[in-house]
Amino acid sequence: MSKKIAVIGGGNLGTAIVEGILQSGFSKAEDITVTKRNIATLTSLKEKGVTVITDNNKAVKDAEIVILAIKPFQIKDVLAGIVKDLSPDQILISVVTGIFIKDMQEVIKKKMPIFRAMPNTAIAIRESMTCLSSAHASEEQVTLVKDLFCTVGKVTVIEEKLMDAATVLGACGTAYAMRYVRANIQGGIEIGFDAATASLIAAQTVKGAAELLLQKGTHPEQEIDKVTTPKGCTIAGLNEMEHQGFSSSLIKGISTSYEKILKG
Ligand SMILES: NC(=O)C1=CN([C@@H]2O[C@H](COP(=O)(O)OP(=O)(O)OC[C@H]3O[C@@H](n4cnc5c(N)ncnc54)[C@H](OP(=O)(O)O)[C@@H]3O)[C@@H](O)[C@H]2O)C=CC1
Ligand SMILES: O=C(O)[C@@H]1CCC=N1
Repeated sequence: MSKKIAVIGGGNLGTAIVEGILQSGFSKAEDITVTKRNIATLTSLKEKGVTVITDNNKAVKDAEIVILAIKPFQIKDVLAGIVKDLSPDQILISVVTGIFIKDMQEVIKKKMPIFRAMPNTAIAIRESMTCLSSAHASEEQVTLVKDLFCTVGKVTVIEEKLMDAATVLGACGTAYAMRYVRANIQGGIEIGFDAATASLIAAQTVKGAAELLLQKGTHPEQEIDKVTTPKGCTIAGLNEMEHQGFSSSLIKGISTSYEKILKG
């Protein structure tokens, strides 16, 4: 049955979540409310039948599931503002980076099911990777939240202490992947393709490579072995990329993103 959902913070991720949920049919448009202070940017969701308002309290009062999608520095004030409308029979889900369940608990000061979810922007097209952790949730509530995110991509349940790492690998990862694709497009143009053709080839090739790993469960090096002809062009290019620090720069970038979350 369609669940009543309130998304507090209809920004990049909040709207992507709503778009994904609408496509999946997990909740109907009339059961979804999105809030933000300037609602002029949410006309396309409004046109789809989603309730778009500025009043967080009104949105929370009517909801079975409340999703917090504001910036980390906003969460304490926003939570303090809605705490009187939160009840233990609701489910609170935060997608906010770097804010722990205990931080939210300090503001809420009552026991209620709290989830942290770390999806990525591909949730808009139901291709998210979402990492989940929770506190004070029944088995039934965990199943419900898993079901929600399973309708918009893949889900794994992790310990909360891994949530910052999940943010980097799963959420920042979308941006890293885009840079990889962009570099392929730039290279593709240099060797002769127009931008649109290079873009199509680069994106579909990356999609196909990812699907090989997901569908066959193989290790990337197994798949690389199938592409690299001895003395061929693939290994020549791959080795040059490694000489230029390809893997090393990615690993260092991932560690830098992680350190940045830890520093706050
Ligand atoms: N973008 C991403 O890929 C991912 C983001 N995250 C996390 O999700 C959270 C949201 O990120 P993102 O969507 O990118 O950020 P955005 O800035 O795009 O969205 C935040 C939204 O919150 C709204 N907002 C601010 N104050 C209030 C308030 N008092 N009441 C209601 N709404 C408010 C803002 O709109 P207005 O100013 O009009 O009120 C804004 O649209 C962050 O904590 C981020 O770390 C996690 C994973 C991936
Ligand atoms: O860059 C950020 O802070 C957020 C967290 C994950 C994606 N965007």
